[in-house]
Amino acid sequence: MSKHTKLNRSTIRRVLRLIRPYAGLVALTLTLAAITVFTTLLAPVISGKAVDLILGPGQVDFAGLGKLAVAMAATILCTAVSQWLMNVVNNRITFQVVRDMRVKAFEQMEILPLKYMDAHRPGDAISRITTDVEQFSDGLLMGFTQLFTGVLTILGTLGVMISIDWRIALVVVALTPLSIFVARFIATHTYSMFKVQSETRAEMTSLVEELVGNEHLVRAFGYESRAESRFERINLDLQKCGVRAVFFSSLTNPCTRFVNSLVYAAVGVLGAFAAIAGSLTVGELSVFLNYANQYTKPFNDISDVMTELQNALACAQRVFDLIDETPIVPDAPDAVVLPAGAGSVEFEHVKFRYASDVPLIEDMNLRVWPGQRIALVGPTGCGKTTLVNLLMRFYEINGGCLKVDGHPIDTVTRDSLRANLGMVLQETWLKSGTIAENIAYGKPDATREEIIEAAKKARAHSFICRLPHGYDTVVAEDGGNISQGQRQLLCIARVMLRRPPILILDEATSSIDTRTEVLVQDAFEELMKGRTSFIVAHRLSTIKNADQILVMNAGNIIERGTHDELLAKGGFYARLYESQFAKA
Ligand SMILES: Nc1ncnc2c1ncn2[C@@H]1O[C@H](COP(=O)(O)OP(=O)(O)OP(=O)(O)O)[C@@H](O)[C@H]1O
Repeated sequence: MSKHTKLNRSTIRRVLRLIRPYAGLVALTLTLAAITVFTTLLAPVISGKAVDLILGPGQVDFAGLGKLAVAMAATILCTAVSQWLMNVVNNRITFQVVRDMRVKAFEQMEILPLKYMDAHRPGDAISRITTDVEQFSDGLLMGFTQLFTGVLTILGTLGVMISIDWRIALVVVALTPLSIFVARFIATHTYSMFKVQSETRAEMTSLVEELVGNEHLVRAFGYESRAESRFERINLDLQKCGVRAVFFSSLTNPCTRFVNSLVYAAVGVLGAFAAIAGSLTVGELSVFLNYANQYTKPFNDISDVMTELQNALACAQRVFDLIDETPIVPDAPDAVVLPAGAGSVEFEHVKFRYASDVPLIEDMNLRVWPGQRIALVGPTGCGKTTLVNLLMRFYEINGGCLKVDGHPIDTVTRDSLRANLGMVLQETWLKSGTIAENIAYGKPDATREEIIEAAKKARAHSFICRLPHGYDTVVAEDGGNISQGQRQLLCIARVMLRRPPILILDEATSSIDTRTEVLVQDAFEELMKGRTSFIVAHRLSTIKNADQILVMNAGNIIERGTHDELLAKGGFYARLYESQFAKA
């Protein structure tokens, strides 16, 4: 058995498990499908009987026709109602299943380790939770509505046709595969063309993205004409494969119709002979013709449904893959809540690697007393952010022990650990909502007074007051209406409100104007009062005021001490200081 089939089978089993809680509704939809098919197949029988009541001029059984007309009306009504109810039930099953699936995927997102995010493109999880689930839902709905009725229609029509005249029924059964074969043949050929088309389209999208995203580079290096010829080539390819794909796919309908018409004609001719020979009434012939038509139709529908279901299963599998990802190590069963403490931190022989074969932090030892200011300096990639990641327990250490206020961090709950740590990073993040909601992000029950108090301390109050709706001004997620520096002030206010004993600050100020920078600096100073602070330092003043400077290189602390001590030592720090700060 191929890996693909095995995968499909296990995916189908999981999809069925998701549907199981709605077994009652599935039984109902099956019953409704059976009623719909039964009444649909009954209509031609009634009209056939009506034909047999019209024998010729003056030989019409009006009373009998009247009864049949009533029966026909009731049948049509019944078909309509059962079909409608079936759609309602199918929608309900599908949307409930899809909701359950989204809930599972979303819950998983919350407990995925950051390692997963590192290994996947940012849009990956989003597309699994939105697009893939959507496509799965479409396929499932189509499967429910068309697969049951299609299969039942085929079985029903076949049964009735055999009961009327098994020989003609045999002709229908023998000729129908021709239509399926033609449809398959065209579909497999067009599939590869559509694939080329979507690949070429993706190539074009990435070229456009590349050019638009780097417009200044394109112009600066005079790349325009080469970009144009690349674009023209892809555009021409896209046109060619698009035309071919659509040409071939548009053949499907006329070809299958042609074959179906052949079946219809064969039944007509054979039926006419049978009617002349007296083994078939004219009414029965009309029923037969009708059934021959109904019998072939679901075959085409079912091949569409199968394609859609295959796609739906592939999408479901992508969602299941996300759900199956190993989550973060849960809090220990006996994990305690870390009380708000003084703010001491200890690294004892800490070892950590992102990838098992790439050494990074091999044996880190560090003791930070409550209220100390620690400046982290070092060249890019030396491990400053990694240190912060470990302290926040975004990643698990591979060895040694990391303690906050004497508690190893894996013995306390993550929530309580993070409540003791406040973080203001270079990349400011705001949620779409009001200024007040953004400040209260980490303390939703904060009063308006507390929010204003925090904003004042964070030097954000005066700019907030100048906004059109003050604290109720809505900011977009990308913070379009406020400057980068103001965003940072809001993030400082957010931490100020929570008053955590330990701070992690990244004071990069590259995109902040000088006036706001002074405010940010003041706000940082206010925030750090009486708190233990780890600062990814970029300012000379911060470094000079630090109780301890940790000089890092390739994941290790290579020097530590105060500014003066390190300068006197004349080592790595002294050289770094010379190259980065002394000239400033
Ligand atoms: N998620 C990750 N997966 C694998 N390797 C990583 C990951 N994040 C960082 N690294 C690697 O770990 C090392 C330390 O990175 P880190 O981000 O801690 O450096 P940094 O000192 O903060 O750098 P910068 O000053 O540029 O922000 C680098 O070699 C980096 O390539």
